Amino acid sequence: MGGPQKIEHVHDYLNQIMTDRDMIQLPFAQDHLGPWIAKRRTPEVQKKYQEIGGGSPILKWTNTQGELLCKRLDHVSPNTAPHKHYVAFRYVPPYTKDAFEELERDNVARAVIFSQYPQYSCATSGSSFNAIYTHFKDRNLPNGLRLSVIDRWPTHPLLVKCFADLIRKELAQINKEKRNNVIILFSAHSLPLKTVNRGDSYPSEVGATVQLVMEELGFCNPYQLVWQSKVGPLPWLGPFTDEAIKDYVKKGKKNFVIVPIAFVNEHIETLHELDIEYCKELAHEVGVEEIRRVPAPNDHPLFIEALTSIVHNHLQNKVTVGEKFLNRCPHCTNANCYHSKKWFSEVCNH
Ligand SMILES: C=CC1=C(C)c2cc3[nH]c(cc4nc(cc5[nH]c(cc1n2)c(C)c5CCC(=O)O)C(CCC(=O)O)=C4C)c(C)c3C=C
Ligand SMILES: [Fe+2]
Ligand SMILES: [Fe+2]
Repeated sequence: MGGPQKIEHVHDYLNQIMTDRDMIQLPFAQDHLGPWIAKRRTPEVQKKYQEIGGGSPILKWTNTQGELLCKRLDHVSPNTAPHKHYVAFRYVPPYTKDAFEELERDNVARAVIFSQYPQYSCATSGSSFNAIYTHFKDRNLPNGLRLSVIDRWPTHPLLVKCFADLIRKELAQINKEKRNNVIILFSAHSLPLKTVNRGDSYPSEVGATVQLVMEELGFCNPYQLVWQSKVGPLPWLGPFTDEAIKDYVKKGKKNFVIVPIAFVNEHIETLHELDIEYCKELAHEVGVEEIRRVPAPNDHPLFIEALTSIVHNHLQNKVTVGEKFLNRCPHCTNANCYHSKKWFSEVCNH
């Protein structure tokens, strides 16, 4: 997805999101309505990026993660070394097409398209796969380039262990007397109900991660999966993170650990929405006793091991689609899905 590095990039960024039909389907005139919404939303969102230091750290984090992953891959998979990462963002540079052009200039022989959303949604990973499809639609795959896709990894054991470790460390900071009563709120980016009702697999994949993390923790605390970052007036999947905090406090439960379960690094949704809007402002307003936000996986060693093991296994199993990449749908098994239709009809020839 990516995020704007500077305040002046916010408008372009929002404009691209609002006109992406994989991300959002406006009821009419998307080409006009989308830019109009983006323009109206810009000042409010610019202010938020200003408050987290003037831009999104997502590129910095993604590069750090890519470098650490390649270093570990060089070690565990010397026969495919050297490894190099390319960042392919959807709405800010380096764009998907920039990444593939650089890959081509580097004469790469083997590339793995590795979605950094652990849980698959047609709005996020699906949109990026469609951008790749669009890039290759009118051109041949570069000679000798073999491509394959890792589209989701919501239940990977090392991802689960990483989140469990981060939660344990946060719980350990809380006074022993109240530790067992702390509510663990797993907070994931929400989706429009329209997308959910189409059968998007994201909600159940997020639920799968939550379930395994709690199992790893021995169900040590009460917990709930809640949803954040709703955009616009239409209905989105709830319960919402802020509403849940308010409701718990009303019932006398005033201590929380918040886990950003669908994000792999820090950006506006963790640094602003969770840290500033909920953990600081809302918590103060409604009388929360203690609220701690678990860091995103970032450069946690278990997270880097998760990435390494996923790519290493993928390469070893030889899960390649080679030159046939454009002849199969790599991502979507949902027949009712908006862009599975696009893949099936235009790409897959199923
Ligand atoms: C788990 C990942 C994400 C899902 C699912 C998702 C769905 C989704 N998002 C929007 C609209 C916006 N998202 C914005 C920011 C943003 N979204 C994600 C991840 C998911 N989005 C991230 C990581 C970020 C932050 C990027 C950064 O700062 O680096 C924004 C911009 C900010 C804002 O205006 O609040 C919009 C807009 C929709 C419509 C949607 C589902 C269809
Ligand atoms: Fe899809
Ligand atoms: Fe989003």
